[in-house]
Amino acid sequence: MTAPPTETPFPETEEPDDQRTAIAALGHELRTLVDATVTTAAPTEILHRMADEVRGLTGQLTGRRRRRAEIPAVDEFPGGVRMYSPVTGLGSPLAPPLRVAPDGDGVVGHCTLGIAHEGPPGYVHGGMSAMLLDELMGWACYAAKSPAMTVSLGMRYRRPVPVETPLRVHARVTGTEDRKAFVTGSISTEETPSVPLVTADAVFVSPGPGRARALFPST
Ligand SMILES: CCCCCCCCCCCC(=O)SCCNC(=O)CCNC(=O)[C@H](O)C(C)(C)COP(=O)(O)OP(=O)(O)OC[C@H]1O[C@@H](n2cnc3c(N)ncnc32)[C@H](O)[C@@H]1OP(=O)(O)O
Repeated sequence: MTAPPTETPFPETEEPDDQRTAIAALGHELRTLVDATVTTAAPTEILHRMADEVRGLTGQLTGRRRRRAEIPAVDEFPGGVRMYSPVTGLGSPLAPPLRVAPDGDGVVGHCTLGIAHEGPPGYVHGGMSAMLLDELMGWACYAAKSPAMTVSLGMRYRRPVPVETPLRVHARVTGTEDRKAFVTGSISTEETPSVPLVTADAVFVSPGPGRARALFPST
């Protein structure tokens, strides 16, 4: 399918920080809407009316920001702000969003997942846990000065991860071999950080220069 033509998303006079603030404000409201959508007990009449109103709002988001693999002007890639990341993006309705910071020889992430991320009732979907860990392990590689992509990811689900509970995600690179990085990660609650609920082991590989150019032509 051919992508529609790219339109100028913001007037050129708008500062990236102002754009990010606006993108984050819309992302926040949409995440609140997603949470309300999956928890509401409103009657069907209201749901039908909401569907009509949301359709009208969606129609106001005109244009298409970018083509596939084009990096948004508000982003820093690799290793920086990704406004629309499904894990860390403040502009993404899908993201928790995970807040990432350095932590000793690794990185730590903080977030709370909601009912929208549920697998077993009251607990986080296993795929969400894998996504959090995959992303944070990618950040650990970047922090170790080796931006890389996942080539294998092993998960161990030890205890269910509760929704609506502050979580702590940790990742660090345990070793490297040429372009490969060996990474571990874990998820625990903020309340009991010493008890890992989920652990992961992964191998990441930094693409060679030719491969990186082919994969990410706009970098
Ligand atoms: C700049 C990035 C920013 C990336 C920023 C990313 C943002 C964070 C996102 C979170 C992370 C993701 O989800 S990333 C998305 C999910 N992952 C992907 O889509 C990756 C798909 N895989 C690929 O495209 C490719 O495998 C690459 C580009 C990663 C590597 O290709 P390549 O450069 O041709 O390298 P290749 O020769 O195949 O492999 C290099 C070495 O790794 C070994 N190797 C390959 N696969 C495995 C494996 N499963 N387990 C062990 N080792 C393996 C090979 O044997 C070889 O070792 P030796 O013979 O040299 O000893």
